[in-house]
Amino acid sequence: MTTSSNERLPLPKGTELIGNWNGRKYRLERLLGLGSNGQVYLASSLPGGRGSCAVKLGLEAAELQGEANILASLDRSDKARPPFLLDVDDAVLEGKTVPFYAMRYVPGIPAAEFLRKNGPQWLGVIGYRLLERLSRLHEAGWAFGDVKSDNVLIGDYGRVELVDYGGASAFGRSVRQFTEIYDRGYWSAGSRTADPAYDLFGVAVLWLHALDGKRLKQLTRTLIPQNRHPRELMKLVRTHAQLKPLEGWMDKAFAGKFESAKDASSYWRESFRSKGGAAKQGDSVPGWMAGLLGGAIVLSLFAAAIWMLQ
Ligand SMILES: Nc1ncnc2c1ncn2[C@@H]1O[C@H](COP(=O)(O)OP(=O)(O)OP(=O)(O)O)[C@@H](O)[C@H]1O
Repeated sequence: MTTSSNERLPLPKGTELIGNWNGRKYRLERLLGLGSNGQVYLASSLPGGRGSCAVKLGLEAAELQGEANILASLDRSDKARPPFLLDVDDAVLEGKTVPFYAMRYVPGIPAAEFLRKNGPQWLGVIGYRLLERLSRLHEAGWAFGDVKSDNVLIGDYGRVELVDYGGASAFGRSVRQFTEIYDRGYWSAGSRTADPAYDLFGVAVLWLHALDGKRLKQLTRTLIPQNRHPRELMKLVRTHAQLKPLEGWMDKAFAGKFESAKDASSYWRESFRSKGGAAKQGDSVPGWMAGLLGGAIVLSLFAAAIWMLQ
């Protein structure tokens, strides 16, 4: 059995990490997330403590090394973004050698939480930005693989960033890491071979999960495996006020009919331009007028308007 790093308690704020090989020092500030492969902390680089980064610690050296190799390879092939991987090393903690890597800190909150807090009128903008982000990754020959709310972080003004590139797989290989309900294999909608359509399927489930999570969970609990099929997901889409206008887009994503993430992002924008997408549906929600007075909504409408006019 693999020992998960989560069997250890999170390390206290202020814990210092000194790389055995590169000699870089980090001060752990707070836990950012617990995953199956490790613990991720916000850290400051010492001395000075001015530069922030995220440090992932794990007990499984091979697993962590595999992730670091993928990040290094992505940094080489996806030149459009600043390097993500900053350092790879191990350090002695409580008498044990623990492997770790440092990466760029991505500020933000998971996509589903962002929509819950800020409203569905943001869907057009962040959905489009996610597709653009994936399209750059795809152009470099990689599928992200584990698309899910926790791995899609939304920052100020709806900035979208992906985290957990450990699940990224080169096109043509088997997807390394996935989450069942986002996986097209689980829904009998195709193989687990990494290709652009694999990620786009995950994106469609992400928005369904974010806006209609209760019914999606209920569906997965009640369906027998033989009946897991995209048509069941489409039934939810067609009967949900905010998703219905995206029916065409969702149908193509579930059926693997987009040629590329670029194709999917153009279609996404058209869906919002022609039908108003989730933003327009959101308008009919009672309390919309009151919400409009709130700064957050004004900001979001502003961002949506800029996006529509781009
Ligand atoms: N670079 C980063 N910046 C900010 N937060 C991050 C960063 N990397 C990871 N996180 C946070 O830590 C969580 C867990 O990290 P990660 O997904 O890499 O671990 P994992 O073991 O692969 O998780 P999982 O079991 O979900 O696959 C993420 O969901 C995210 O919230």
